[in-house]
Amino acid sequence: MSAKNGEEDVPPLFVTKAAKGRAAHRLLCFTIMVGIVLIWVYRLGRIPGAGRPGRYAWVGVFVSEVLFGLYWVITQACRWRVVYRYPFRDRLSSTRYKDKLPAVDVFVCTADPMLEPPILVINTVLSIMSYNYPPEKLGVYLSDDGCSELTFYALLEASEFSKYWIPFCKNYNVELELLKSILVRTMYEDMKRRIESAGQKGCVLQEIKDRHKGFLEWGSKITKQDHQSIVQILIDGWNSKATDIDENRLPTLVYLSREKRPGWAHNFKAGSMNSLIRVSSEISNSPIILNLDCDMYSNDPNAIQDALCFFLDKKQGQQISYVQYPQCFRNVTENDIYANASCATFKIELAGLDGFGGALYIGTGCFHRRESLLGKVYSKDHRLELQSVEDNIKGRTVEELEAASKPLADCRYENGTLWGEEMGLVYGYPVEDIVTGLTIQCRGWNPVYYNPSKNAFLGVAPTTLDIALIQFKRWSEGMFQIFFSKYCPFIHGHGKIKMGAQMGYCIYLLWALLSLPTLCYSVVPALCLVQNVPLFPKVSSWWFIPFAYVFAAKTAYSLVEELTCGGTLQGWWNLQRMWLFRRTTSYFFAFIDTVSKHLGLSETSFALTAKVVDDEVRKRYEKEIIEFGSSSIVHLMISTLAFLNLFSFGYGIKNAVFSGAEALSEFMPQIIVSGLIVMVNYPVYEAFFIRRDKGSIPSSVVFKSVAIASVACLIPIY
Ligand SMILES: O=c1ccn([C@@H]2O[C@H](COP(=O)(O)OP(=O)(O)O[C@H]3O[C@H](CO)[C@@H](O)[C@H](O)[C@H]3O)[C@@H](O)[C@H]2O)c(=O)[nH]1
Ligand SMILES: [Mn+2]
Repeated sequence: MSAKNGEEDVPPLFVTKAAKGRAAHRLLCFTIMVGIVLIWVYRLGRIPGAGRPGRYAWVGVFVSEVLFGLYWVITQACRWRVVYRYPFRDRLSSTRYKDKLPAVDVFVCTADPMLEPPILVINTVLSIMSYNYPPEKLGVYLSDDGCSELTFYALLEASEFSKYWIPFCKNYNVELELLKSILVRTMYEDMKRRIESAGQKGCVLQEIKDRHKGFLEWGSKITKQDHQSIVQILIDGWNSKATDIDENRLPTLVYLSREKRPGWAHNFKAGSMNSLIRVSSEISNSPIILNLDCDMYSNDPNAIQDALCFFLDKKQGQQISYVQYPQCFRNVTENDIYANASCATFKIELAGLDGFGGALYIGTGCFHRRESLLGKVYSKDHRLELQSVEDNIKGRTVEELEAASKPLADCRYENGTLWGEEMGLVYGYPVEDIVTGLTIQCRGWNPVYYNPSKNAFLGVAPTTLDIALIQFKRWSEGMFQIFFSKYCPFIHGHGKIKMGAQMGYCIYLLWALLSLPTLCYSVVPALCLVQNVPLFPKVSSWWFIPFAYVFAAKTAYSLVEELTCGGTLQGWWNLQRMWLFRRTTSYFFAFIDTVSKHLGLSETSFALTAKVVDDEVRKRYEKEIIEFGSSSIVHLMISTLAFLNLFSFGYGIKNAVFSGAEALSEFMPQIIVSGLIVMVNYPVYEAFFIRRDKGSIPSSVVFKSVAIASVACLIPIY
C-alpha cells in the first residue's frame, strides 16, 4: 500500500455514481418548458373582457396552469442530478475495520396495541436482534407510547424466544420470512398464540405477571395518557452471562414508555424519539442509531454493514449525518391499488435530492450519527466515538441503570431545554422527520440516500382508501406547515443548502397547495362544458399543439418512469387515480386545516395509521378492489367530482353529436379533460352501480354527490 503525505491510501468504502441519460432528460425538459410557456402566453393574451362569460373561469384555469407549470419546474430539480450510492460491504470485513465497528442502537416506536398489534411489534424487534452484527454492540430499544402491558408482555416473550431464535437464524442463515425449522416454528406459533390470547382478553394473566417485576409498573391505575416513566431492561447485553442457548452473547433489549400527563404536550413520535435518545445514552450510548417504525422489519441481516460503509469511509464519512433507506412495503399488491410503493419517489426523486446534498430523512429505515441527531454542528474533527458499552455503564446494575434513565423520560425533563428545538427531533410538526432532516443538513452535515437492490426493511402499507388518504393528509399538512414556518427551506436553508435541495424539498412541502389548481381543473372545464363556454383553443388551431404536447409528454414521461422503476401499466393507471384522489381530498383538507391552524382554530395532531384490518377488507385489498365503505366527507368529495365530470362528459358528447364539426373542435379539449377524469374514476361508478359488498360507496353518499353535482351544473359561468 502506498503512503501519501504520511497518510495511508485506504480504498473507499463507497462510491457515488451519476445516473445515466441526463442529457436526454434535460432536452425533454427543455421542450416541455417551451410548451408550458406557450400555454401561458396563449392564456394571458386571450382573457375574456369584463362582463363576458367565462372571464373568471379563464383566469382560474390560467392561474392553475401557472401553478402546475412552476410545480413541474421544481419536480425537475429532483431529476436533474440523480446519483446512486454503492457501498462495499466486503471491504468492511477486512481486519482494518474489525475493532473499529461502532456500537449501534436501534429504536423502534409503537403507539397503540390495537392499531399496532404486539406480535407485529416484536416481529420487528426479533428481526433486528438477529442482525449479523456483534450482539454485544447491538442495543434494541422499544418505545411504547401506548403504555400497554400487552406490548410489554410481548417483548418479554420475545426476549425469551430470542435465545432460540437468534442461534437458529445464524446457523441457518434465515430471515424472518423463512421461518422453517419445526422446533423454532412451533415455539414461535406458541408464543404468538399466547400473545394474541392476552390481546383478546385485554390483559395479562396474574401468573404471568408474577414472573417479571416489570409488570408492577402497571399496578396502580394507569392509562395511556396518564402514567409514570417506565424503563425495563429485559436483556443486559453487556453482561457476558446474557447468552442464547448456544452460549453466544445476546443484544441488549430495553422497554421504554415515557411519562405522559394530561396537560403536557407529548409531541407524538418526535417526543418518543427524543426520550429514546436520552434513555439509550444512559445505557449503551451507541454512536450510531437506527430508527424504525414498529411495522418495519429488517429484511437484510447485513444492512448495518452497508450503512457503516458510509459512516466509516475515510474521506467522506465524517460529514455524513444519516443514511436513509427507502420505505418499502411487504404488502403491496401487484398493481399497487393505492399507489403506496411510490416507485418514482424512491428510485428517482430522493436520489435526485441526494444529488444536491438534500437526502430527506423520512422517519424510518434511517441510520443516524448520534451526535448530529443531538444537534451538533458539523466540524472536521468529529470522529465516531468508539467507547464500549461497558465503559458507559461503569459497573452499574440493571436496577441502577433503570432508575438513572427513568427521569430522562419524564415530562418535566425537557422544560427549559433545547430539546425539540435545537436538540433531537424537532417538535410541532406532524412530519417531524422531514423538518429534522432539514435542520441537520443546515448544520453542515451531508446525509446519504441509499436504495439497495435487496430491500433492507419492509413495512406495512395502508390497505384501505381511508387510511391511505388520512396518511397523505397528515403528511401534506405537516409539510405545508413547514413551508410557512421559520424552517421554510428557502429561508432556513438559505446559504446553507444548495438551491436544488431547497427546491427539492418543496416538491413535498407544497403538496397541499396543489389541491387548488387540481380542483380548479377538475371542476371548471366541466362546468364550462355544460354551460357551453369554451376554455381551450380549438383542436384545429395551432395553439392546441402546446396543450397536447405538454400533456402527452408529461404523461408518457411518467409512464416510462413508472415502468422502468418496476411498476406495471395498471399500477401507473392506479397511480393517476390516487394522484387525483389525494390532491382533491387529502391535500385539500390539509390546506384548509393549515390555514385554520394559522388562524388558531385547531391544533397539530398525529393520526396513527392502522396496520391491521379485518379479514373481509383484507381480501378485497388482495383482490385490488378499492375500499370506499365509509361516508366521510372524503368520499363525498370523490364521488361529487366523479359525477360532475360524468354529467359534463355526457353532455359534451351529446352536444358534439348534434351540433356538428365546429362545436366539436371547440369543445373537444374539455370533453377530453372530463373524459379522462371519468376514465380514472371508473371504480367509483363501479362501486355504486355494480358492487354490493361492504366496501362499496354508501348510497347516502352517492345521492348527496349526485345532488351537488346536478346543482353545480346549473350555476351560470362568470
Ligand atoms: O404519538 C405517536 C405517534 C406515532 N408513533 C409511531 O410513529 C410511527 C409512524 O406512525 P404511522 O401511523 O405508521 O405513520 P406513517 O404514516 O406510516 O409514518 C410515516 O410518516 C411519519 C411522519 O408523519 C414518520 O414519523 C414515519 O416514520 C413514517 O413512516 C409508528 O411506529 C408509531 O408507533 C409514536 O411513537 N408516537
Ligand atoms: Mn407506518
